[in-house]
Amino acid sequence: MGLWAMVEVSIEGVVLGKGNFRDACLQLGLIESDQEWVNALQTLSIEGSPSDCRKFFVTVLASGLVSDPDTFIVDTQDFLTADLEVLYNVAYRPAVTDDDTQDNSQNDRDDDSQDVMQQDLQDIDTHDNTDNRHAARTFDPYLKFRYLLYKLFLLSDLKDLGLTVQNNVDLSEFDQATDRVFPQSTISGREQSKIDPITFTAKQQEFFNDITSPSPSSQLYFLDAPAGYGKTFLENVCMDQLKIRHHKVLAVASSAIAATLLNGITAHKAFGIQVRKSSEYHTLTNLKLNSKEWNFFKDLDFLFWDEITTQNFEDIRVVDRTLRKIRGVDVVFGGLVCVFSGNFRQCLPVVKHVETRDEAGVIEASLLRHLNEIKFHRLNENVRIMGIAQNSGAQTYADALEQADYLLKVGSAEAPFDGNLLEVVSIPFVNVTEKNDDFISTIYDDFSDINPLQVPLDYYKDRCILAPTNANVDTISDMMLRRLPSVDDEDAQEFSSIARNRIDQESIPRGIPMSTAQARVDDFNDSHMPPTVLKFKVGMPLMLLSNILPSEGLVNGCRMVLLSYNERYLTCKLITGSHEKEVVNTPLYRFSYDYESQTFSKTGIDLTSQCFSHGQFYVAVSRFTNMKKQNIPLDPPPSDELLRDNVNFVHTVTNVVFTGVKPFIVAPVL
Ligand SMILES: Nc1ncnc2c1ncn2[C@@H]1O[C@H](COP(=O)(O)OP(=O)(O)OP(=O)(O)O)[C@@H](O)[C@H]1O
Repeated sequence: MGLWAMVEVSIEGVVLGKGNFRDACLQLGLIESDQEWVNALQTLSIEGSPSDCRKFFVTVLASGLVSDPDTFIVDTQDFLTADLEVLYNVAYRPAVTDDDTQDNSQNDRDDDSQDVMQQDLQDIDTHDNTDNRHAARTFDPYLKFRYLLYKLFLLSDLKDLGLTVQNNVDLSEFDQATDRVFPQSTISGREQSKIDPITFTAKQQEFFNDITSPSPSSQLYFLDAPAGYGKTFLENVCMDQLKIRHHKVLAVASSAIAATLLNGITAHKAFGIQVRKSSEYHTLTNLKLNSKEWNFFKDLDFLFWDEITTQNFEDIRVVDRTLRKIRGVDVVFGGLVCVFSGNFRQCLPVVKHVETRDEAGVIEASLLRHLNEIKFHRLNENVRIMGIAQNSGAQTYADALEQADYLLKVGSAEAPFDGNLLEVVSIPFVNVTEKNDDFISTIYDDFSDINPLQVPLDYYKDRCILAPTNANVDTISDMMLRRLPSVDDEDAQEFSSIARNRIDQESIPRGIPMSTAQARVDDFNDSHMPPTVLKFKVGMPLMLLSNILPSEGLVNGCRMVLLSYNERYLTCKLITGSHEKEVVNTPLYRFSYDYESQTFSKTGIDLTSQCFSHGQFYVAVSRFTNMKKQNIPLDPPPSDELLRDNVNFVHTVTNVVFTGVKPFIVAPVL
């Protein structure tokens, strides 16, 4: 149920009337009004700059936390525009004449610019924006204020939120701001000198040569690679090379976190994909004819679309239709060169035992109906494992090969099964351990003697513990928190994501006892909801569990280190994605401490709960570079006798593979 769904609110038999879910929560004192966010901005305006305030403002606005955006702007604009006068003065400072003395001219100029600003503010109050005097001005505070918001790359988000944009605002000066979303032909990150020394595997080289050649051999490609075969790496290098050659390239993915790894955006955002709510499923685009986005696709040269295996076919079809229309060419994808990629072995939105057409529709749907027209490039070397084996000598080549082979079998459900039990796979190589402090210390060092803020960012970037359920994540997080030393003797502080500590008898509807209201708040700790209570310690690593603001790197799955916090927002440094190393202020909102895919030097998996969805075990185990070095907690933990007496005992875990994907999994040929 969405926040805006209409519900009849009643608690303990007391009917509170009809309203939307947010109203209900407000009435029950579970959430606060927008005043919460006004207060947060007030706090931030004391500790941070107006620019920090603006970013935070847009973050809470874009994440749907504010009920009344227009009032919110009015209530907070002083914090957002505290530097407006300074900016204005700089823009309007009259030219200094030779006759002016230094001191006098400065005072005069300040007076003049303030006058101009006051006059303009008056104009805004008394005239609408079509007034000629306004048209003559190239710079006024209202436009400046809008400009500042646009600069945050959120024009479309603001529009979505129903904020009106003045018709006569000249958007040309905002073009630069949106370049980040729809990049021009500039190289990002890696420079030519860094591309040259790259050594590809043979298959990577083949793909690179094909896609970067003056005339690619196909218009549609599918880059097929099991986990760790260097797909993301290769795509990034190819895109950089194409940009160097002045091609216009766009990367999209079905999830925001995959998009950030390719310096791109989600397919939904790029193509304005919208789902029409009707009994008949139908997808539309909201791209406007001849809009900036529309024109961007007209002369786009290459589209890289990752995780297309999890994209519904209706979405792909709407992109096909849209591109034909925009580019005026009635051939598939409007003749644009497209590189699709994805991995059917990895997590797809299908769940155990539910293999009906509807649930598994994504498999059928995403199977690019254009299979005949697509040229497949299949990578065939697990660079994550084999690269390490060859370079560091961490394990023998034979061991690495054995592990790579095991992974492929896990992905296609061909790994050794335990007897007749489908879905249960043996987990060889690893050492089974208990879930205790020793397990944590195999991944994270003992920091008791150092200031956690001095730990290099790369340290956390390079390590993770994966867990199949939120409950497992919580216990690991508690263990991590206990290990982390306190800065300034501050113990971990606990925050409730709902207004538990602000519940008082007056805010509770008539007839409901205080204890019941508090109990209801506590009951909200449900596995389907984000945790209601979060504990923080400065220096701890965090992972965000919501797409708050993709344009600023705040996406579901992004990782960060906590620099400071208060009861309203956190200040963190991002450690993943295209915004790595940037400092962000983010509202206290849906955080957890588990970690997503990517390559790590030290990984742990907590298997004290079983994996339950397609590809979950495969994704987890494919993060290991050397399985023989892994300690894995299982449930129940093996008894001492078992460990002592059965040296050859092979442990098993659940490995769910949706059989519908099997026909599409092709084993790599060496
Ligand atoms: N040619 C190469 N030279 C050096 N390192 C490489 C090369 N190809 C891949 N790698 C490294 O191998 C690791 C795995 O690559 P990458 O993350 O691109 O794989 P992937 O196929 O996208 O995996 P997954 O699907 O699991 O995300 C990364 O650390 C990457 O930097």
